[in-house]
Amino acid sequence: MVVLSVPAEVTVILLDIEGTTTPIAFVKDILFPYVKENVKEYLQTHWEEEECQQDVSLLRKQAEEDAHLEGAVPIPAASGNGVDDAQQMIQAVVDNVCWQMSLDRKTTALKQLQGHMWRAAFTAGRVKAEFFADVVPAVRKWREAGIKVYIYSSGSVEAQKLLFGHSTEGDILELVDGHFDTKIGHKVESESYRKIADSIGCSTNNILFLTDVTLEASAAEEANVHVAVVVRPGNAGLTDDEKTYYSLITSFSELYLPSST
Ligand SMILES: CSCCC(=O)C(=O)COP(=O)(O)O
Ligand SMILES: [Mg+2]
Repeated sequence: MVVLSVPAEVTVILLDIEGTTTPIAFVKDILFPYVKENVKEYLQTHWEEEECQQDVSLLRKQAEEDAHLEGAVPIPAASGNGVDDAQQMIQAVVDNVCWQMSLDRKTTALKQLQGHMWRAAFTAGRVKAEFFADVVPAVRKWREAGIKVYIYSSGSVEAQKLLFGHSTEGDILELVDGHFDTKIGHKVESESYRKIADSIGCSTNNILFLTDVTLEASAAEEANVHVAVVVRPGNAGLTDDEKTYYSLITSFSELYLPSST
C-alpha cells in the first residue's frame, strides 16, 4: 500500500466532502435530482415562511450579480400583485435554481436553499448520506492521535451536518470538530484557508487539506496549507502534470501519522 506521511506540524485535517469523503455519484444522482424534482413544490409550500423568503432574497441578489452571464435567469422583485405575482416569482426561482444547477454552481445562495430542501429528506429518513468505507475508521484513528477534523465544503454547514448526522454509518457528527462553507470564502481562493486557520486558532501550515479538486488544492497550498489530492472512483481525471505535482491518495488509510502506531 502507498503511504503518505503526514508532516509532524499538522494538527488539523480539513476535509472536502463531494469526491473526498463521499462519492460524487451520491451528490449528483441523489441529492441534486431531489432538488430539481422538488424545488417548485417546496417553494409553493414554504413561500410565506421567513426562511424561504430569506433564501429567495439571497438568490435574487445572486441573480443580480449573475446578470452579465450567458443564460442567466433574473428573479423579479415582488410587485405586490397577489397570487399571480407569487406564482411568477416561484417560476423564476425554479428556473434560476435549475440554471445554476446545470452549471454545478457553488454559490452560497444555491447551497443555502439546497440545504433547507434536503433537511426534510434526511430527517424523515428518506435519504442517508454515503461515505467511502475508509473514511470513518481513519477519522476515528486521527482523532485518537489528537488530530482535529474539520469539514470545508461548498455545501452549506447545515447540509454538511445533515450528511454527517444521517449517514449509512449512523450519526457520525461527533467525529467532526467544526464546519466551514462558502460563507468564509470560496474554495478556490487562498484567503479562505487563511480565514479558516484563524477561525480554528492555528497556523495554515498546521492544516492538511484533502480534496478531489486541484484548483482547491492549489489555493490552499498558496496559503501554506499542506494538501493531498484524493482520487476516488467517479472523480474527474487529473492531468499527468497534476499527478506528478500533487501527493495523491486513493484512501484515507494511506495517510500515516507519525504520532500514531
Ligand atoms: C455537503 S452537501 C452536498 C454537497 C454539495 O452540495 C456540494 O456542492 C459539494 O461540494 P464539495 O465542496 O464538498 O466538493
Ligand atoms: Mg469535492
